[in-house]
Amino acid sequence: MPTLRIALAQVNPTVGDLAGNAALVRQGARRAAEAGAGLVVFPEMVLTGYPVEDLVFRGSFVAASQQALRQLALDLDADGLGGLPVVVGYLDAEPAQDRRNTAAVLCGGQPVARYFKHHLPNYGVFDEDRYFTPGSTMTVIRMPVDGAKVDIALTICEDLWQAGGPFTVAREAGVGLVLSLNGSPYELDKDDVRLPLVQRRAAEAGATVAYVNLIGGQDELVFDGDSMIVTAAGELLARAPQFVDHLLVHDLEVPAVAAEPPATPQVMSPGAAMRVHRVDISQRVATPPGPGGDAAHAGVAERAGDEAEVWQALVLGLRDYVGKNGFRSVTLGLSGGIDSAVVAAIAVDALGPSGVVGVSMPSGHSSDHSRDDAADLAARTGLDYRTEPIQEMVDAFLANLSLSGLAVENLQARVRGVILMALSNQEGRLVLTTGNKSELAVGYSTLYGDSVGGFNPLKDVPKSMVWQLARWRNAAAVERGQTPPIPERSILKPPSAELRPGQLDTDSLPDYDVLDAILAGYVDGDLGRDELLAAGHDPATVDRVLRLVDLAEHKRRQSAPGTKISIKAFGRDRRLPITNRFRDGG
Ligand SMILES: Nc1ncnc2c1ncn2[C@@H]1O[C@H](COP(=O)(O)OP(=O)(O)OC[C@H]2O[C@@H]([n+]3cccc(C(=O)O)c3)[C@H](O)[C@@H]2O)[C@@H](O)[C@H]1O
Ligand SMILES: Nc1ncnc2c1ncn2[C@@H]1O[C@H](COP(=O)(O)OP(=O)(O)OP(=O)(O)O)[C@@H](O)[C@H]1O
Ligand SMILES: NC(=O)CC[C@H](N)C(=O)O
Repeated sequence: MPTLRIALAQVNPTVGDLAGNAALVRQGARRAAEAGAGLVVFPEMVLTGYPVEDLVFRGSFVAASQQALRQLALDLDADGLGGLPVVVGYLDAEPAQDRRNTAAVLCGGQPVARYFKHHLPNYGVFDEDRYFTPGSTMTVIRMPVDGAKVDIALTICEDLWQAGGPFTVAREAGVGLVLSLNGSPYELDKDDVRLPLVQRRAAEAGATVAYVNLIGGQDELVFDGDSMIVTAAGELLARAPQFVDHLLVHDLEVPAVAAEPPATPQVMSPGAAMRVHRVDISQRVATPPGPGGDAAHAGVAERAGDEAEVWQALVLGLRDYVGKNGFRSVTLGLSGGIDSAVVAAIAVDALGPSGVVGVSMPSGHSSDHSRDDAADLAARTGLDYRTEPIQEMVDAFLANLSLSGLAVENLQARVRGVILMALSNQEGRLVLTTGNKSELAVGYSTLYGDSVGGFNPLKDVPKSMVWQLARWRNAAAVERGQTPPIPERSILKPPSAELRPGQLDTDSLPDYDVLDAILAGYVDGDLGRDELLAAGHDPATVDRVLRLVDLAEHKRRQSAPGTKISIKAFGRDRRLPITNRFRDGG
């Protein structure tokens, strides 16, 4: 069988940076050519970045994407790579009012084939029905490999997630290989879903599937890569590591086409009729000089455990949010508690200790251990540590405003917010806020107080997982012979906002293991009250939690963005009205 050396380029583009993304493609194509590849494939919308959201509606952006594609083809040719087919995703429009999520094959200095995404995801974080017109033509390219010809079908991301679509058409078109270009955001355990999914589609197509995904953070999403090659029989030939740039190069046996090409069939798939458009690019493809030496076997990268995977997602999500938005460093309040300690450790892993300023802001109610533990964290991680006592500032407010009870408690959090924002303005650092998913769910934070900040690494991390991550990160440090970053006492002490003497979170909230179990059902699982009771939860606690969650919608609507790691993150995944009198159970 002809052997195609394929390169899958798992890269990290930036939304809107057409020139920078084109440069990434040129670099990747060069590396692929140096590795002797005969075909290189980049992810979904690599040229524009993904998702581009309402940029799709700007005619100027569509035109810039089309122009960038043409220029990229010319530049690849000028780079001496014109004979190497390069497959990239970008934004196109045809006819002009129909925006298309498109894959193009560049060869010989121009785009030689295009495919418009057929299945558009319109659930969870995706709104592609709002943006794109679906394609109804399957594109099959024919190219020379090893003195024979092979047929290769193009597909884009969601096409893979639906049975009976382009992959069925690919089988009927008799292709030997299906390319799958992806912009598939990370969720915990999604890699466990992807592999069987790719295996099912490969079986459906009766052909090997080469799956390539983006990496990198884009606002609340983080892409984990996880590119792979799976045969029709379900064998996993190669798999890239998650969360890193990677060029996966692998020698792949692809069946040669019969001497007589099959007549172009009009194929009916169960969901939609798809025409097959065949493009023979043989004349433009240069035979690769031959790798010489050993065969390329990319190997199957080991999977990380859950905590390691989430940690990498949070580190990359934060690093890219900071870097892609033009910041180099961050500031956060260090309370000596677990949330700020974990955020600081993530930030140090993302940006290095010199990129993180931690500010202890003790009030009259702050315990000694809150200061000691914050200082200990700073010493362990090497971050830049400062102390800004707040009591005099709080007293100045109290001398001029008549406040009592909760208003005084929240004032402390607000003074801290003012200090962090002032330091951010003064020194140009992004403020990180530290509220975890459990707190965000029940509104346990002060508006314009501890919730101030530009980004929140823990936004989608329930409190119970915050402790798990802390323990995992410390253990990982011990394994590597390093100092564990998080003070043991921050992990062990009962959580407290320290806004009044002796205050504990459990004064206002159920224990976090009880709370998180209810939230997993209500928020992540969309369960109703009856279902939660049937699952064995205490009725009074369920009623209290559901009410808190419903009433906190207004806080979440103005909360900072943060990396999605779960199946349902607050934000685009869960859109509820703020003004809402419906209460589950009456
Ligand atoms: N639908 C709506 N749309 C717009 N705004 C709405 C609103 N409903 C209330 N509001 C406003 O929200 C305000 C109440 O919110 P807010 O001022 O935040 O105050 P609130 O939620 O009442 O109190 C903050 C709670 O968070 C706890 N906390 C604070 C700080 C840190 C931590 C921690 O452990 O991390 C916990 C604190 O102990 C207390 O239980 C009201 O004054 C009202 O103006
Ligand atoms: N004394 C303090 N000094 C500096 N920052 C503080 C202080 N107290 C609270 N903060 C900031 O406000 C956030 C909310 O913390 P708070 O102690 O009120 O509750 P928490 O949610 O249990 O957080 P943590 O586990 O970090 O203590 C903290 O993560 C921290 O960023
Ligand atoms: N970009 C896409 O089409 C992504 C949709 C797909 N279900 C995924 O998450 O991988």
